[in-house]
Amino acid sequence: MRRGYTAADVRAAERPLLDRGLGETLMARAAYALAQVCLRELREHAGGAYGRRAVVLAGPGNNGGDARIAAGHLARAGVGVELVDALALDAADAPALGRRLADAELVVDGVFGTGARPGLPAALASAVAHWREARGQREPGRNTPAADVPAGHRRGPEGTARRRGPRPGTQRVIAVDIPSGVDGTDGTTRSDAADGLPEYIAADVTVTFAEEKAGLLLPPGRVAAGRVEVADIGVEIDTAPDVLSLEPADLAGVWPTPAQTAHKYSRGVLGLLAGSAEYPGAAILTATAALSTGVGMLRVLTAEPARTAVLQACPETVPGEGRVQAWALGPGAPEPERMQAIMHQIAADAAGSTAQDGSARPGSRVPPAVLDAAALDLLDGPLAFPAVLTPHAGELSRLLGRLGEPAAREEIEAAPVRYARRAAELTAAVVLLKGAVTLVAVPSGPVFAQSAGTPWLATAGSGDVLTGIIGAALAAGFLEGASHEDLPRMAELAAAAAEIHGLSAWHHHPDGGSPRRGRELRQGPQLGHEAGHRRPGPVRARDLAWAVRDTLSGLLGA
Ligand SMILES: NC(=O)C1=CN([C@@H]2O[C@H](COP(=O)(O)OP(=O)(O)OC[C@H]3O[C@@H](n4cnc5c(N)ncnc54)[C@H](O)[C@@H]3O)[C@@H](O)[C@H]2O)[C@@H](O)CC1
Repeated sequence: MRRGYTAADVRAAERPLLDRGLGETLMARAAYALAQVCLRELREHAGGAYGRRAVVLAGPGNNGGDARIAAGHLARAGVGVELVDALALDAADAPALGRRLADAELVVDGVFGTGARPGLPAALASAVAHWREARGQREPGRNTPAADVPAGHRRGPEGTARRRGPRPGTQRVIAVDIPSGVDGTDGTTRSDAADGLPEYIAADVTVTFAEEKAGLLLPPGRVAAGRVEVADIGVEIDTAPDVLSLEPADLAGVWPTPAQTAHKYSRGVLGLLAGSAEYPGAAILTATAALSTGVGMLRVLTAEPARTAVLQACPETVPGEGRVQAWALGPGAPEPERMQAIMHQIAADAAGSTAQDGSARPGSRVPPAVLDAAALDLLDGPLAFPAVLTPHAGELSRLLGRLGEPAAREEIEAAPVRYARRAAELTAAVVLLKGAVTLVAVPSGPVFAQSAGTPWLATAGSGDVLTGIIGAALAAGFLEGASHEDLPRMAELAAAAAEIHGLSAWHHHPDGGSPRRGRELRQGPQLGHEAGHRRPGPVRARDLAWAVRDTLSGLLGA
């Protein structure tokens, strides 16, 4: 499990040590750890440290202090170090610095740390644009989508052909504590200039101190940070983390598995209302995913003709009503009246479990629900029963509008964690906001941030699969029903489902190859700007729904 702390909590933990006059000691420890990682990266990627070139970008605060001291360690190890005062940079210096950055085997980003506002000053951003462009020409496809480079900064290939630089793929960018331009607490960034210049410096490795900062787990900071290494500098944080990320190795400990004596009813029955005459496929995908996840029984309440389509694709399903331990409602535009009726019934049952004085009566619980797509459009206030909502940014925008706090899709994409949390408060539900990094928020408590996915997952039907996985997990995880007190556990299961969904895209083998198992699967994919060449190919939602079974088997050690 990765745990991310707010910048304020990290500062509060450092405060007693600073009051004891240990500030310089902490910085010396941070700088030493940083230098060790830099030297190791040079050895591994540039064949050694002696005689290699490093550009150290240092800012005005303590983050710059770490970088300056580390620069001394590097120089003593024989690295040719250029120390750049990053905020003294003039716009006219940007092209030349961009070239020197591209020519270095190592770039250390010590401009801003946790004390900074997000975004980069314009002159520095311009130098980063020149650097990205030169590096992109040398290593096509790496780091720099061409669109990231503003037109005024494009140059012909002749210039780079004359320059000496590191061999393609050998340059390493190491961020100090957090990539500059990224907010340490919420992972957001901000463009200081309106001309499309880079907003942050993307790293291969981030060396962070004491504990991970929440912004390293949240988008876009999570992608900007590359691999994160935590250096122990003797600071203990005893507050609760603000952000959690389940890793593949955590999933076996989180996922509900059947008891030795279980039978199909005691394994969890999921009630599914999904699909319509227009969208029968959504019901098939959700059903397939729930079955691949290992649900004890799947009851399908969908009307004809989608019902027959599901039964033909998934002969294990049981048509019609009956007792269930969880509900999955909404994919593929099923009848709104039927969804409303089910939700009213769950709400009435949940209200029945509350005593006259408003206190909850122990022991009377209701089946939790996952509400997706069309079911989300029926919500306009706090839910009276425990539920997981699974919007993407557009659906969340519509939902927030109905809840009286409108936010445009773009606003949500720029600050996703803020809006996911707010929606969870307003709906009294778990809100799983889909994206490259999927966020799972509860009305109060830490947010989960999961990123096992790949851009190939952004395909029609992929969300239906996720709903099926979550529904099956809720059914197996809440055999005795759930109440609002269970929202944190429901969030944990939803986060685990998102991770399994993402891993299934990386590990599916539609052509019949053997699925990955054990350690290889539990290690999970690497995320970062260098991961591009390791992405899996196109993902088809149907294959994904099937692949969940192999992913889970591998993770659970079957
Ligand atoms: N406090 C401690 O005990 C330790 C802190 N350490 C380092 O200190 C960092 C935090 O240091 P600071 O609090 O000095 O903050 P930073 O070094 O992150 O940045 C603050 C400085 O940058 C300027 N600034 C902020 N945003 C800007 C922007 N967008 N454009 C232009 N200027 C901007 C501020 O005016 C200030 O001078 C950590 O990230 C870590 O690297 C480490 O040395 C370990 C010990």
